[in-house]
Amino acid sequence: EVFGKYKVRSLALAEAGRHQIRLAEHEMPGLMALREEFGAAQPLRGARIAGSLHMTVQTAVLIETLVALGAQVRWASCNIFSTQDEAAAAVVVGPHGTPADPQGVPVFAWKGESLEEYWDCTEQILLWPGEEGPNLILDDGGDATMLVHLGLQYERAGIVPPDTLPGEPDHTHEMNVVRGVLRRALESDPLRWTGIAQQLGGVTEETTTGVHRLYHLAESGELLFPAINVNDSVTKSKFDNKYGIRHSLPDGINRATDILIGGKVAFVAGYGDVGKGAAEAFRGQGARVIVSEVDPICALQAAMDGFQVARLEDVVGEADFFITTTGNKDVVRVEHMLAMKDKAVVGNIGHFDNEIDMAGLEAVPGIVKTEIKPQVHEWTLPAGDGRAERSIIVLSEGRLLNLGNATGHPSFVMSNSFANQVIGQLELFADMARPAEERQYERQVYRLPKVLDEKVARLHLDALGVRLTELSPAQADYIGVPVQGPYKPEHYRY
Ligand SMILES: NC(=O)C1=CN([C@@H]2O[C@H](COP(=O)(O)OP(=O)(O)OC[C@H]3O[C@@H](n4cnc5c(N)ncnc54)[C@H](O)[C@@H]3O)[C@@H](O)[C@H]2O)C=CC1
Ligand SMILES: Nc1ncnc2c1ncn2[C@@H]1O[C@H](CO)C(=O)[C@H]1O
Repeated sequence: EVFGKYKVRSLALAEAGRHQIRLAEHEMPGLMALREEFGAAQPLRGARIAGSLHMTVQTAVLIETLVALGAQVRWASCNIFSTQDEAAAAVVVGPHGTPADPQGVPVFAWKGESLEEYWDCTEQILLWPGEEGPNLILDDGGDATMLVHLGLQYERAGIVPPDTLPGEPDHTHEMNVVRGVLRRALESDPLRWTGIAQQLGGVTEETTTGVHRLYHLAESGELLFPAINVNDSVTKSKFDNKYGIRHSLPDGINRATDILIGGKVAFVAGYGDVGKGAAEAFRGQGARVIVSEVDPICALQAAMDGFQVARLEDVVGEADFFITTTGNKDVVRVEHMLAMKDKAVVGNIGHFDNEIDMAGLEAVPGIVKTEIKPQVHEWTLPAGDGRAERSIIVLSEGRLLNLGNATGHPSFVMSNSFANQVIGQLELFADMARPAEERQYERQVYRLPKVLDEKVARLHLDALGVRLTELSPAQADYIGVPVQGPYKPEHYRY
């Protein structure tokens, strides 16, 4: 449990993790098919992948798939609460090792990290023994990618990171921690970040918010290497973001509170891919669901799907659950929380913890925070302004609760997302081997071609008993597509 090789809760948890990983493999046909297809050729031999993505059982199967294709890997989680300690331990020990003789992958992650520990772990995946650093990043939310970009700016121009990056969530308190990491790194090697950036050939990004950050870097001309937007593969965001949330949101609420959802009123901020899954989950549990939106198209969708669409301030006194899904900041503010019912449940499933104003809540005079159990806190609001003393229940301190209070999305849906991750890594690594003049990827953000998106879907049909209908050549001609696809034009919205 030392930095440099690994740092996890305890290797004694490895056996439990290994059993869960073995069962998860059965539910992840996409990843297992890629091991079958590419294992012999070892196409990732020479790839050194720094991974910053929730260290769950599902991610363990992703890591071991990358290793099976020849990659070297070092891993950290992308959230302080989302690690499953038994999965982290099993990955360090590996399928053939023992706690006394770990043979697996260096992992720097445990559930309940402090912010300082989180950024130390993120730095560890960029620090490889000897001269070689990572040549690829696999990111979720963009923290690892941002650290490299900030480090280079800091090194080259002495630009101490601002409190918040332009277009970034307000992470003032966290940026102080990041500055400490950057400063310490430069004290050890004044050209360390240059060295790391020069070896990096690209990044694959898992989630919506991380993709927003990448487009921001690309538009400003600051992106240091090519990026593949995994989130916007149809077989990722139209499945993970929606059906994954439909499963893991109620999972998180139930494990955290055991409060009956049926018959209650649930408020969902945002009706994008995640909001759609959240609203459907609440309706499935028998709640009356109210949605808020800023986008008229998504608002119209919500209304046509039978949901009430209202502003938070107009319904804040009648809802029992408040869930944010926007990828935005300051969505549920202090004035809203002060107006909520006694024992209302408040949580976020967006990537960052700034959708709910936790700093503002903590600063309310006379407020009392009581830990009910890890990642479940009762905040008692003092009497005043004509209201008696009452309390609200906040989950995972405003961080994504499906991974903080539960174990995130189930394996089958993550198999779709992670098959795109593996294909993205293969694409970038193959391109790095081409002569510069033949490279296909520049310092821009790319989506995978539709034919690969459809391939990921195909890999998951047998497991669900799906029989595809075959197009006849005449039919294919009639609708103007190849018999074997791709079946839709780029502008098609699924
Ligand atoms: N917890 C998890 O397992 C997952 C989390 N995510 C994260 O969830 C967030 C949302 O992802 P997607 O649904 O894919 O994004 P999206 O862009 O499809 O949906 C977000 C929606 O929120 C709306 N919105 C923005 N500001 C708002 C406000 N102030 N009030 C009401 N609505 C507002 C937007 O109009 C948009 O329709 C991102 O941070 C993403 O990274 C994504 C997948 C899984
Ligand atoms: N069980 C899980 N393991 C790893 N990542 C997950 C899991 N559930 C959700 N996620 C990812 O979490 C990000 C948001 O940080 C997503 O976009 C999802 O793909």
